[in-house]
Amino acid sequence: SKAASAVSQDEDSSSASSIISRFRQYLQINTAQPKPNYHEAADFLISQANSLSLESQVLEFVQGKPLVLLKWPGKKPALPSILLNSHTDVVPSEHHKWAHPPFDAHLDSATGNIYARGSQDMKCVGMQYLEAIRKLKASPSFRQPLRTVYLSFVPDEEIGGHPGAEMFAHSEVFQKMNVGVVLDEGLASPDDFYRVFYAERSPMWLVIKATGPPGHGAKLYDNSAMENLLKSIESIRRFRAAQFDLVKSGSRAEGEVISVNMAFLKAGTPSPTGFVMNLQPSEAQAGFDIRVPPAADHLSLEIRIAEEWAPSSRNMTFEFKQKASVYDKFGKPMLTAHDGSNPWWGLLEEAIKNANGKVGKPEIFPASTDARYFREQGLPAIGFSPMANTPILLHDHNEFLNKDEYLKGIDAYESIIKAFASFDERTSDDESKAEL
Ligand SMILES: CSCC[C@H](NC=O)C(=O)O
Ligand SMILES: [Zn+2]
Ligand SMILES: [Zn+2]
Repeated sequence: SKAASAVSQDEDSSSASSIISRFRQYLQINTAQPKPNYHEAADFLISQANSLSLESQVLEFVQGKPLVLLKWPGKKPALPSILLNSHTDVVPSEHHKWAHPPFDAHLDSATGNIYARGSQDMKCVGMQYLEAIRKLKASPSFRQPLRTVYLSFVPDEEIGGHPGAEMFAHSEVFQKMNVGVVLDEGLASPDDFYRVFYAERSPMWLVIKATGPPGHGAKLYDNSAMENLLKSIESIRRFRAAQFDLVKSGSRAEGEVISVNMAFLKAGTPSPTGFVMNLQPSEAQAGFDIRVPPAADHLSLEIRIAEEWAPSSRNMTFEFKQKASVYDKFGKPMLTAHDGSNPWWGLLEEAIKNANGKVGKPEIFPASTDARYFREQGLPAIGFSPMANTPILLHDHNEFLNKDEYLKGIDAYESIIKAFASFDERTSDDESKAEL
């Protein structure tokens, strides 16, 4: 009969093998920077949304960079909503260095590992949100949330998030959504404990330039561009080593020190056979990726840059290619409370435990995510990607996620979304918002 075939179709779409095949389908869409196939990803996501009867909308703040916004309306739409965010782009890969092509989403039958760019960062999370909703919709004890649940699939996180999460967080659409809490990405952990993040370091991409008189390669003289740049590099390396020592000795976590890594070095006078060897160049530059924890003294770092790393007294200049804000729009450091003052934090930990997961102690994310654009709006944002017993392979060769770990992650989100969407109290944040 018709009814029987509908039921068997339902069973089919909720089976582990169809869950895994949907994940692999999403992974097979090549959304690698710098030319992500965003429209194919958007079409796929909208077809998923349709199969779940979620409302969908495509926002295009910048042409060619679609943001897919899905909505599961709550029974009490006046309560602040839940936002489940994920990015659709992935970083490029060196295909020939992978054991399996990065967009095959190869499933190793012996281990259950699924190899693909984006398997950890972060197509897993985007699909897990959807699968968790599929389960909740099928569960007789739940069916409809109290609070409205939104899902955003945003472009360009890997290149700074400006046409994606940043413009979204500043948009009128976003304001009308009345978001109360945001979930975004975290990191895998090699042990049993899921990692949870309440803040992140802020990125600072610094280019320093030195100039000096050119001269014969045989002449020793002061103030050449190379000498001036090298003095800076020596001083930057001393600073780096001191910060790294704090991590090596175990006195600070990775996210609690300032990291500085050289991204490029550019100097010399090119010649058809390489570089001119007996000419000291008149210009030299170097670029650094710097990450600054929220509690660090940003002002003294900037003074150090101006006075020690690129002093004009040594013919040096500097420029920031990227410098994120450190404070939210209310002038507060961008830290999501992870104590009793933030009910979402307790709900999250409890929900993960209810799904048989273990939660590590709250951490500062060492790199950057789109969560900063939501924290900038004064919203609590929690970084969480449910991947325990998994090596950290984001941006690495042979990125993979095990299929059973992926399925466990869906259970974690089912529990979290249920808890968040059922939470029937206004938080103190909501109240202060209502007063404004
Ligand atoms: C300055 S925005 C860069 C964002 C990027 N995010 C993930 O790797 C990062 O390098 O942390
Ligand atoms: Zn990511
Ligand atoms: Zn990334």
